[in-house]
Amino acid sequence: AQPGGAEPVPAQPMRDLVWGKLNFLHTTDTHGWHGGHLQEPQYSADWGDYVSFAEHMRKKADKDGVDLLLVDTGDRVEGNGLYDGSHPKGKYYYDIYREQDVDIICTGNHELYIASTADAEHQLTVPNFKENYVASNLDYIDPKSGERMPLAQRYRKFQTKNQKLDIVAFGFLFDFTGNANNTVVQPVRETVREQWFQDAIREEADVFVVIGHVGVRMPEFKTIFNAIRKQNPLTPILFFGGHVHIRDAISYDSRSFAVASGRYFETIGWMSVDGELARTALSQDDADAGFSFHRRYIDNNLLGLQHHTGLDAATFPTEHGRNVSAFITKAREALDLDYAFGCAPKTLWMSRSPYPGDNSIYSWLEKEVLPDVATNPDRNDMPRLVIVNTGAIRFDIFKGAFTRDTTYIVSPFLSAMTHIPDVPYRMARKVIELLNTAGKIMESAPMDNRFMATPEQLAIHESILYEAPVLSDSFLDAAQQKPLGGGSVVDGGRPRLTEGYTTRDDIGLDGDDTVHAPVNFYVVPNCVQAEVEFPSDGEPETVDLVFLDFIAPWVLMALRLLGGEYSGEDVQLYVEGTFTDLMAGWIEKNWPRHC
Ligand SMILES: Nc1ccn([C@@H]2O[C@H](COP(=O)(O)O)[C@@H](O)[C@H]2O)c(=O)n1
Repeated sequence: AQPGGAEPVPAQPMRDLVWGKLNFLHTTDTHGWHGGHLQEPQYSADWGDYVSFAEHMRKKADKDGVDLLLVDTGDRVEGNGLYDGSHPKGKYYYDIYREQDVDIICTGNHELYIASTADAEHQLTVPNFKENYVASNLDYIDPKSGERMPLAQRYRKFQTKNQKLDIVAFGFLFDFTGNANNTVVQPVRETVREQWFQDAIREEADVFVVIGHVGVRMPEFKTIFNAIRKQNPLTPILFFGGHVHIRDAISYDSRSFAVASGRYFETIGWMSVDGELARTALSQDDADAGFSFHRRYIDNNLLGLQHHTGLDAATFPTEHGRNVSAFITKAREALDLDYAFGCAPKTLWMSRSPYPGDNSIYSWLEKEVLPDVATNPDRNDMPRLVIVNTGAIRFDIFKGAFTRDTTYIVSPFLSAMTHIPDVPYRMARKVIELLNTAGKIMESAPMDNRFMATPEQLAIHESILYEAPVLSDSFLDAAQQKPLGGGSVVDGGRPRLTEGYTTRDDIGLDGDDTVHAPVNFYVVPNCVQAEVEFPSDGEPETVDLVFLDFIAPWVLMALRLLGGEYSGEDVQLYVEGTFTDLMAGWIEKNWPRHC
């Protein structure tokens, strides 16, 4: 864990890991949080702690004659000062990340939004994980020669260390279309028809492993599953997904299992499979070959990691892990990530508190920030509607210091505020409604309105509310739980639970390694809007329609549906600088400097 970070959480009821013959640790959507969550004790372990953890877990696997593989399913960048806070971005991150021995790794959409990020992936992460990086449906275009080539090998065939199991592994990205023009993402339904893929699924394999920056309930995984299963009726197929930022698990059939392991390095996913894995021992008669699958969502809590290894503060850190933690500390210092722009007077939530509401980060934006930062000296007396997509905000703001790090945590994107001047108000006022309707305003999938909201909102469609989100016996009843740290902290004879994930997936309620008190999740709209400089009575004839450049395609489409013939050429810059910088500037000006 990092100096200055929250102390890890003791005395939580824990569910142990169930080991099998083949075991996996999974990270996804870490978004640069490799220094851990400094303000949240239950997620404050860092990448160095994960290095130590994996070393101990590999040793245990070796001792027991089973196998352990590490996988990572992309979106490692954008969303934390450790990546975004340097020039060029990722100055330290690439060297920190490579210290973990990841066995199978693929790309997320965030590695591809900006051409220079994709270049860095090609020049740094792919060679760092040469034999392990898999890019089944992703090509890179060389900037000098213009040559188009697979970003990495299309698939990986290898044998596990201890049992010599033959693994055939793929690495996919969902059908993403927002990539910069130096990469090409092939739709998954086309990839599975490629000859190389058809040959790969005919390779001799004991287990197929499909890792992907794909939600486990997205159609892309189903397409891959169907293609492999058609050719291999008996072979276990294991899926590791991501992108939608939630903990989730689903079984596609009795020999396949899929796990998604959350977001922001809050979670280290665990999957194990037991049963007769050697293909030579399988026959059509074995209904399920005795396969059993387990999953756990391990909180990235240092004491929890120690618990799972049976070690303590003195014996847990390995030399390698310690060095990685120290390197992160140096990088954070060099980037001055703890520099405070101001002190947040209260916590502002994305989805834990209702919108609109006093504790909603979006209401704060609408009421306080947008009217102040969406200003253009040439048009300041013009009434304007200022629209921001809720996905532009990536994390809650906690009461206390708002630092350089927090800036990138809350809003890592380089989006700018643009506008279309003098839009008839009768048309402009209806845009927000169209952007927020659940359906699509265009038929094709890339224009799905919900892509303007956060990935979590994409996956969860209804608010999940608990009557008294404090203690619940149903969470305490789960099998195998044992208090961590001796369970000395009790409340009425029961452990006092910290708030956190209480995951319900297709397998049940016992996925989380730590028993938490549940937290509410409120659905929020795709976009929010501030009305600025409106006349005190009556309606304006025309307004400036101001919005983040990221949502320009949706805004233009909405206007078109309302009868307004606008195109990209009508969209002009409204304010210099990124939305992130404007927000940080507002905080510097309006919140007290020190807490
Ligand atoms: N310039 C951008 C880029 C992305 N977004 C939001 O992020 C969502 C994608 O997030 P993942 O972590 O799942 O890849 C996207 O749907 C947008 O909501 C943005 O606002 N601005």
